[in-house]
Amino acid sequence: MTDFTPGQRWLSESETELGLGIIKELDYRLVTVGYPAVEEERTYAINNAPLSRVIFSTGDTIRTADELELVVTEVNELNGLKVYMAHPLGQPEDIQPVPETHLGHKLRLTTALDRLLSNQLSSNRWFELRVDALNAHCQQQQSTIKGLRGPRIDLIGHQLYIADQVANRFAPRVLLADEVGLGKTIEAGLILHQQLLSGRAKRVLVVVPSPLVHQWFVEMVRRFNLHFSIFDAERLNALQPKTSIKDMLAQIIEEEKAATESEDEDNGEAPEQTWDNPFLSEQLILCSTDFLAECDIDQLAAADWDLLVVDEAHHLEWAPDAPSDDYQRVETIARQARGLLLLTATPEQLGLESHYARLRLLDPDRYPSLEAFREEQSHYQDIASLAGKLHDEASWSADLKAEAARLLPDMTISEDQREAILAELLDRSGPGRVMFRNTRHNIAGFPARHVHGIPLPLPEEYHYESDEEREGHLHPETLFHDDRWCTLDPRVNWLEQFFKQHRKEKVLVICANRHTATDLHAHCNYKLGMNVAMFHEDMDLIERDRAAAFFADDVDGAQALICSEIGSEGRNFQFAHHLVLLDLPLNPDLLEQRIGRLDRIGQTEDIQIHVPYFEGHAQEVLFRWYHEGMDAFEHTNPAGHDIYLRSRDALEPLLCGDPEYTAIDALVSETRAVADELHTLMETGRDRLLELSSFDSERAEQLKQALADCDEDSPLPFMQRVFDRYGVDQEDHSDTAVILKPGQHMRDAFPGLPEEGITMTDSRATALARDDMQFLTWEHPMVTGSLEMLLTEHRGKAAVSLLKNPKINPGTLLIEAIYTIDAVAPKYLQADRFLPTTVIRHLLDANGKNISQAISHDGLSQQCHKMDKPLSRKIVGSQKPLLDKLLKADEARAVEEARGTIDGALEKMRQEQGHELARLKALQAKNPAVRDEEIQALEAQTEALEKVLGEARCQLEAVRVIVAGGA
Ligand SMILES: Nc1ncnc2c1ncn2[C@@H]1O[C@H](COP(=O)(O)OP(=O)(O)OP(=O)(O)O)[C@@H](O)[C@H]1O
Repeated sequence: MTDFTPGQRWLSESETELGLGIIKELDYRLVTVGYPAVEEERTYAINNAPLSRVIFSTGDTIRTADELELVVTEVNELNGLKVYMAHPLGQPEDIQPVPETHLGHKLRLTTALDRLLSNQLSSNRWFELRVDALNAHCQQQQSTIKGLRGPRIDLIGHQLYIADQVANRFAPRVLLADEVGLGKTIEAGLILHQQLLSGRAKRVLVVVPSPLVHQWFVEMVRRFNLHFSIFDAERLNALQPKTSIKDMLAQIIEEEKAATESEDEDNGEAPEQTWDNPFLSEQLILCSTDFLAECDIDQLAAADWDLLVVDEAHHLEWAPDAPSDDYQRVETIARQARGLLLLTATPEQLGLESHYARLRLLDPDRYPSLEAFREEQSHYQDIASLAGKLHDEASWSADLKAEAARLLPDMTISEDQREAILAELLDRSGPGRVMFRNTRHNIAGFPARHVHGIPLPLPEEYHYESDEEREGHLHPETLFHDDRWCTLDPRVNWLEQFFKQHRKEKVLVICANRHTATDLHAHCNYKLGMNVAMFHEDMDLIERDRAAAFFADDVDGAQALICSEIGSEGRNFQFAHHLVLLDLPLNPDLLEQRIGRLDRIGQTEDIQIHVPYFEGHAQEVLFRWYHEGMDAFEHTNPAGHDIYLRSRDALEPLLCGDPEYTAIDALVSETRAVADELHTLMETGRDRLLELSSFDSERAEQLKQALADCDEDSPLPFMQRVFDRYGVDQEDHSDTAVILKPGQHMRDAFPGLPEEGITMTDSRATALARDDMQFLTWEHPMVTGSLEMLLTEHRGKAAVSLLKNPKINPGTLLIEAIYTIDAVAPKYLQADRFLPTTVIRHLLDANGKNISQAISHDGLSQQCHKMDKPLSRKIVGSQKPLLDKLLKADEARAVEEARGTIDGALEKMRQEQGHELARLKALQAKNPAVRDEEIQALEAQTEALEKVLGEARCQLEAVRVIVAGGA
């Protein structure tokens, strides 16, 4: 364990831009470091804090907080803190003590010139690698698709579009509501990846239903290289301070004493509460909704979250005077978290109230009351239908223009303004900014779904008294107390035959009840000797994941997985094409969830849905109601919940008694009429507006193209040179993959390289097909880590090399000087949007003339060769005054040149931020979905950018002295 002492100065290894940190607080697990240069604090777990101790040595130049530059002559220590004895340059008699707490906050690492003149030379290869790393870093910063390149995903337009729309928002608060299986988890992952990579977010909490914890964890690592820590009661307990009985008693006595004293004083002030927050120990935390019920929710909410993500958010039940406990817990965190992503495939189907409840979580100020929301909803219809017509109709009628002019009195209404008008309408509608919903209707390419109803006779044993409850009618097997029903139920016999006929195919079987699933599983496995797995709520998470993996295994795995309802949510079973619904749920959304296990992105074949049911029975009523009434099996049905509400009174009586066929026919045709009406209404209503704001095919195509182009620009050639330099062993795996292992001579750990080695591919197609390989992109942590490592160390800053070119006279001196312009700024400001690290290259002749236009860095590098160290040192030693003079004069020129770039960046920033601010303010006047905090954040950001860009510096990053030596 590292010894920290408050007041010591440390540098963040992964965020050197924070400047010199100072230890502020310590307990036995956590260390808090302040970074005064950027006014930030970080708390790290002591045993793996990414920090390096900064200690200066005799002869180093230090800079104090009041900007004095002093030369260190002696280093002492007092109570764990360094005290430097130092004097101003050229005044050795004026020695003064400088405790490390008084050091300046911006760290100036040793410059390339210092290294050159003090003969601390690297080889020519290190210099070239450093320059290439600088150029690569610069290119990454300038990328317009930052955060989208690294994830191991197929390039799917609607997902990229949503990520792109949300990426530049400050602390986004949105509802991701794509239909089941269209990739909401992937969209959330893309947004997280972008926000984390750009530094807009650092601390993320993801809350998902328990059965999905493992799947989310794996998906985040596998696709996004995001390593979440799973928090459960056990882990939390391990993190709590361990108090001995003696300490505990002492604490009780202390508290008792304090309480008595405060009663005596009764000054009305609450005693100050101090507690350790274990949720600060990790930056990325994943937990289940159940865990929220067990933990201290206020403590969790107070853990400074940049983003809260809640999956399957439709479970958060809410009514105006009776919000559920789950809802209130999420609300407590959502109020304090800066950003919020809610994921649900069924945003409105559960009714307007529940939709309102979710929007209210996103922005309580914007959605203060249900009544106001209902009122507002009615107006959206007008805007939505208008947007649809303006979008679809090539030429606009006078009536249409008049209608548009009424809603947009401040705009000129003509077809050549189509895009601007549509954009304005989308901006003004509430849902467009806070909600994204893509449906199979507006995204092509999904396989078809086919339903097969299998009518079966109702066995004698299932004839109950007519006053039996509905549950008993729909699931007659549940009235048995053991598994005898399996031998008499014709659905089971049918299933046995079905398994036999489809022996080579995977089959997912879903039923409502856990007992039905376990009986059926035991029957199939032990009595019929079939290879069948089981999945239900009484199995623990590991057992469930094991069962899902056993089902997924296509060599030795199970032919079928029999699930209770719990298997119908969130899981990925698209490798199967057959779905057997042993019974049907009464909730259309649940039916869609069940089908959604197979009808997902990645499904390669048509989906066959098999529904065995009893003739003339409640089960037939439900089957026909779903199939003939609302076509819910073969097509996604966005109006399902409303249809249910409107046909409930006719449906429910038929589920209890022995239904007459005439009554079933009447129910079916009534339901069809309601479904048609609701679909027409939805088609012309708000759905259209949402569709337009959720997907723009042109922009999506641009993003796909840009990413496909990036895939061509592989980091592998650069990385191979890095591997060589750092001693990483490489071995070809295949055309598109390499195997990497720590080499024998490697001194330090290499970023992202495990002891046992790793296989990496730079081909997206291979990465998608082979989970066991890492996808090597410029955003992979191994690449970003290598760039960071190369750029923070000294190697390659100064080199001497031999130029072999017969046309150049031996002895000719050239100096290649590489400068960078950089703004030291906290990452979240994204100062690099305006001033990305910019490289300036000068090539000087012996007179100091810049001849960089005459020969490129790459061209020159081809002719530059290794020069041995003693000769290099001799050359530098003999030319020191000249080199010093030429480089100092040149640095002044570079600083002057940089001024233009910095001024340009400032101008660009003012224009863009000013434009965005004006847009947001204008938008807020029309659309209250724009939050005040967004505007305030933008103003604060502009002010901070003004400061950091104004202080941007140009400095010599690498220098190569080149001496011609003939051919
Ligand atoms: N761009 C993509 N590339 C590769 N696979 C993808 C992509 N998008 C989605 N998938 C796969 O499709 C499946 C569905 O995606 P995801 O789980 O994100 O959907 P969802 O909308 O969250 O589903 P549900 O509504 O069931 O929760 C998953 O197996 C996911 O890995």
